[in-house]
Amino acid sequence: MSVHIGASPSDIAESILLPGDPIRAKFIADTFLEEAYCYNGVRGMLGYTGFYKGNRVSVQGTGMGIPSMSIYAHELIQEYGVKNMIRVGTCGAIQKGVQLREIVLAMSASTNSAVNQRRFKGIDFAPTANFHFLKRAYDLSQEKKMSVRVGNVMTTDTFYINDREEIQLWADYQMLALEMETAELYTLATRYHVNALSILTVSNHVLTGEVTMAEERESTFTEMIELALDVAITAGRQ
Ligand SMILES: O=P(O)(O)O[C@H]1O[C@H](CO)[C@@H](O)[C@H]1O
Ligand SMILES: O=c1cc[nH]c(=O)[nH]1
Repeated sequence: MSVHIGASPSDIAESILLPGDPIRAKFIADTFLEEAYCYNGVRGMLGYTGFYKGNRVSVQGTGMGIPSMSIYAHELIQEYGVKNMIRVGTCGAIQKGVQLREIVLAMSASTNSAVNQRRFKGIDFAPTANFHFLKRAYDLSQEKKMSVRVGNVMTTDTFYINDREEIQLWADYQMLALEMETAELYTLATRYHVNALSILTVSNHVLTGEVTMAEERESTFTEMIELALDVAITAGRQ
């Protein structure tokens, strides 16, 4: 067991889905995995392992924000040997053309967090997705005729941002959406030579104030999660 995950080393698969919300981890395990069992309940941050299309896969809640993602990503990689990490999250669109319920494949993640400024002693690191995962996710999304956007997202330290000019600046530089974990996931995956991708569902539009209701998000979540699971189980075959 690690400090925040109460599992034995063999409990967690090499490929893992990472929703922010632990209840989404339970939903994924209950809905998509066979023979799933819960390996973690520490702090209510649920984690499960089961089988998807005959392949062993885990799903672990990571909480909200960079510090929480950082803890879970560190422990999963360094203490449990996880190799393939796919975040399945929600995001708020900041481009007029990006619609509610669309799926965003995060090619890269900018951030207003000071974490990387400190880590890199003032140099601006560019956190990016694993190319093979991104390509596989994009190719599969096209086969499945899904509506996806591929591009840069903004990993913010705060959910509530009052400065509209700041959001407009990010939009001017073609960032697609706001979320709160991807920059850290990509940075740690790069540091420890593992693979990572964030797949995000647009849950709200920051510019127009439109929001999706929990029930209507379920069908898009299903598309996003099946895409993530299909990428996860082909991870070793790139
Ligand atoms: O839906 P999740 O995966 O939690 O992701 C988004 O939702 C949370 C904010 O509501 C933040 O964690 C943000 O990144
Ligand atoms: O971080 C997030 C996630 C969803 N929607 C937002 O506006 N921000």
